[in-house]
Amino acid sequence: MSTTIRHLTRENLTRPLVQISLDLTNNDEALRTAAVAVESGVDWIEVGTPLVLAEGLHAVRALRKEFPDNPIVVDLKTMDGGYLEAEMMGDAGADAVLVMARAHDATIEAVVNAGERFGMLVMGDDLAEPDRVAACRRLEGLGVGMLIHHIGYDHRNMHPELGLSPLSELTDIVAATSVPVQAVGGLTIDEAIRCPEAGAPVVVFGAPLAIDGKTFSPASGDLGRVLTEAASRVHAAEIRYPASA
Ligand SMILES: O=C([C@H](O)CO)[C@H](O)[C@H](O)COP(=O)(O)O
Repeated sequence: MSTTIRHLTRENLTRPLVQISLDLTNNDEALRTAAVAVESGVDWIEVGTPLVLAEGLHAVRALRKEFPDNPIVVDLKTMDGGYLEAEMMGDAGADAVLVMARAHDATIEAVVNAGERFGMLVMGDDLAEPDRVAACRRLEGLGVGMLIHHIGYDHRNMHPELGLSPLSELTDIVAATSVPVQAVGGLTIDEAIRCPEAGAPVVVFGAPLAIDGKTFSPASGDLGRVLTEAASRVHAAEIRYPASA
């Protein structure tokens, strides 16, 4: 069984970690990508939303079986019926689940309860919130154990003129809260590596897996080399927290 991440805090998260987001649509590709990633030093495996939709609990169970020592995060983007969704993922072997800040307080509390019951970290996602700092404070107040500052795929792609990046408001959110924070949404590997020094120690490599303007997949053959270099750069990075707000 993987090391529990249920009680992660800024204090006990003493070195940066790498999470790979498997935003894929079938288990074969997910397992192949995860194998390369884990071999390259990636710490956490995320079952991305497309993978949850395509393969559901089978993806969680398959990854759990193949990678017993790596924490598995399931990006459910829960908006309602929170307890049952989280319970199903916990039963399948998930170590962390995601609930949206846009959900009702009752849903966030239900997921937090399920997290306690099934030993999972609950991550709260601020996607599409107009006031990200307030949303993250509220999520923390409702008991989530980690915050995700997330610029959505559609928002970024429909409005490239806005130059949206999760790095821009990151330090404000870190300063306003006390649980660990993660920055997600369109970051290249080069950008993601800068997260620990902005106070976000669990770095997400999303899709595309891009570095120096080039994207990689298991089929490209270079994925392992790129991830090994990127993971070692993250592991060597310094975590710096801004002064509290
Ligand atoms: O959560 C995600 C997004 O909403 C699509 O489901 C992605 O996993 C996350 O954004 C990471 O991928 P990138 O945005 O490509 O960095």
